[in-house]
Amino acid sequence: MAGLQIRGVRKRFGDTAILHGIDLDIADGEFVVFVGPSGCGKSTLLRTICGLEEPDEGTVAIGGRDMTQVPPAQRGIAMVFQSYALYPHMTVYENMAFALKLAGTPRDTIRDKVLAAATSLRIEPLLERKPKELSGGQRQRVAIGRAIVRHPEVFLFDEPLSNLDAALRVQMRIELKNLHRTLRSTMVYVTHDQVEAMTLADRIVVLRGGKIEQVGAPLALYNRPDNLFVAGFMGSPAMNFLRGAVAPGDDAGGVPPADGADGGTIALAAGGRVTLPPAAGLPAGAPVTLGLRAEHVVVTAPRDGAVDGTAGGIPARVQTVELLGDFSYVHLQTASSGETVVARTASGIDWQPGQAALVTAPAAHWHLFDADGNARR
Ligand SMILES: Nc1ncnc2c1ncn2[C@@H]1O[C@H](COP(=O)(O)OP(=O)(O)OP(=O)(O)O)[C@@H](O)[C@H]1O
Repeated sequence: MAGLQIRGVRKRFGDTAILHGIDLDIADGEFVVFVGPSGCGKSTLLRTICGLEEPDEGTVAIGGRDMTQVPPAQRGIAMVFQSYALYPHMTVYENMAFALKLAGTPRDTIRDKVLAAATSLRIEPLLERKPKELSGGQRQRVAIGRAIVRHPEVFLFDEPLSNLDAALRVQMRIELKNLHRTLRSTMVYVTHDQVEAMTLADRIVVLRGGKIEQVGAPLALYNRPDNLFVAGFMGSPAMNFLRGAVAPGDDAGGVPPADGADGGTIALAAGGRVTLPPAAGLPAGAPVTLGLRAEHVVVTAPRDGAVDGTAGGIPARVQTVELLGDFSYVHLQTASSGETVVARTASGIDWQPGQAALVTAPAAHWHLFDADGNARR
């Protein structure tokens, strides 16, 4: 059993504080993915877990045992890097067998373990080849196989698929998911790829500037981000944001849905109003930001082609249309505030750059953030 408990981990490089006190529990067998902007400390945190970096403060426990001072090789973990880090002069078999050999494992046991891992990764035909004779995807399989044979309780992955082309990434992503299901080991994974994070993770940890912004199941983060940063970071394209203020009174009129909901009305800088369910608890005049995912934006043509009316939606103009096959992204600019809105539509062929449009969305899909950027629900 090997869950992870990270407590108060701080790390500086020179004068620069990189990790600002990380507290995180990862359950045994859980698949946790770290995401965040470049330089936010994802790899440093991963390297601290595996012991390649020593924290200035705080502790890392694995399987309930404090490992903060234990060398990497004795932590019961295996790390798979973006660069594969295979030994070029050894065959695939020798690369996979190396750690077991060092540990004095009997030759027959090594053979059984290497063959079992090679079978599960479908690389048995490659066992006698050298790394330079392999494709990127095959090398990455060998790197993963080398980790598997050690039967680690925890796998750490640092952007393992980022050197692969798009098709191979998809294939390896599915294989990693299957591997996790089979091995049931704890896995911690760093990536820049939103789709990898969403599809692989039991829970995603969003880091920013060496601090945890939010931890949660992928869809929980996507549907209920705690703040503007997480809302803007999770999802591609990024969530649309529109500035506004709480309107005095409850004189909703203008932007639908006003679907009977009795609640706070937000006057948008872009024109129009949005009536949200109650309980946001903000006073009249309070500045807010409204968030809306591209798939929830409804774009309609104004009846008279004008963009100055406030009834029926936020007046906007189409800027660009990206036709992506079965759907399109329509990029719009609001007429009065100049804010941008991206809409995902089933077919973008109806829209042309320069065309007037009205933007609306059902009340339930608007996200409300206060002036501090915190979600108000
Ligand atoms: N050994 C080191 N010495 C000095 N600074 C370092 C060292 N390792 C990392 N850093 C700095 O620490 C910060 C965090 O780096 P880290 O690699 O953890 O970020 P990251 O979130 O993984 O970034 P990326 O997504 O770009 O890989 C960066 O500013 C980086 O330059």
